[in-house]
Amino acid sequence: MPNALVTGASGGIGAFYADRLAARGHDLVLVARSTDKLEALARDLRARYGIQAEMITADLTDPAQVVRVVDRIRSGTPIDILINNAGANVASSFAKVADAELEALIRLNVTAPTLLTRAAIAGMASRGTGAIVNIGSVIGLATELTSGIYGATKAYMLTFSQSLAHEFGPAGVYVQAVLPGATRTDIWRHSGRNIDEIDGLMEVDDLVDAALAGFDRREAVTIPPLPDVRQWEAFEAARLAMRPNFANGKPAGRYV
Ligand SMILES: NC(=O)C1=CN([C@@H]2O[C@H](COP(=O)(O)OP(=O)(O)OC[C@H]3O[C@@H](n4cnc5c(N)ncnc54)[C@H](OP(=O)(O)O)[C@@H]3O)[C@@H](O)[C@H]2O)C=CC1
Ligand SMILES: N[C@@H](C=O)C(=O)O
Repeated sequence: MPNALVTGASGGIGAFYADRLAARGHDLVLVARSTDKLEALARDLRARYGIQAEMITADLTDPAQVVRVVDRIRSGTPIDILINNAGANVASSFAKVADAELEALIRLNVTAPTLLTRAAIAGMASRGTGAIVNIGSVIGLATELTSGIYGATKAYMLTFSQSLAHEFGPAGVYVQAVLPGATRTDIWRHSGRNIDEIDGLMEVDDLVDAALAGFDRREAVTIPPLPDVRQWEAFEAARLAMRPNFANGKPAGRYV
């Protein structure tokens, strides 16, 4: 059974991914900062599902600690499924947030998943099988709904996934971008929001089960709260229809 590595496994969406993957019989590598929570989860999953669960305590905003996870991916039992889930938002507005906090957000939401993917995907491509799951957000498509760079980091998870799918799909690597809407986890408290004021909250088990339904269908992009998939398909079709028109040596008539 393939091994899976889940970042941000100590709570929220990542902990449910760990549970569901363990239920499917996958051995796991669980990554987050909270050793106590990872230990409790690993103990519980081993007992309930009879799987192997390793833990790596790592702060993914710290380049040296990301390297430890990269080293595990490159040198231990091969990782066949990588779930890039760890992520956060910031509490202050773009104008007020400290530079260091913005940089940490980019390291967690963008740089770490990029480096972990690079470490995992070469092996997957050489084995001709494997899966990368990148947790974005509907905010990546609706960046007006929040302040600052969170939406931009989540848009990256979508475009990064599309680019990887194009490059590594032919080598047998499946890449899925998952775009949750508002989901009942601690991310809201951590980013200074009152969860009781959020409309249309999805329960985290529903979110992960829907994301895994999309995974089983090998969807490139899974948007659990979107009722009519034709809206996403029309959006993608409009993007692809523009593509042939980008290769012009002269500016468009409206600029001359
Ligand atoms: N909940 C929502 O409404 C939505 C969430 N998302 C995305 O889903 C993903 C999971 O978020 P969610 O479960 O909601 O959030 P939670 O805050 O509930 O969980 C975040 C997880 O990431 C880990 N994490 C946070 N910071 C770091 C760090 N610096 N280094 C390593 N691990 C870290 C946390 O563990 P620890 O503290 O132990 O390190 C925890 O396991 C994120 O990428 C988020 O952007 C997308 C759309 C909606
Ligand atoms: N987690 C939310 C924002 O902070 C979202 O992505 O909807």
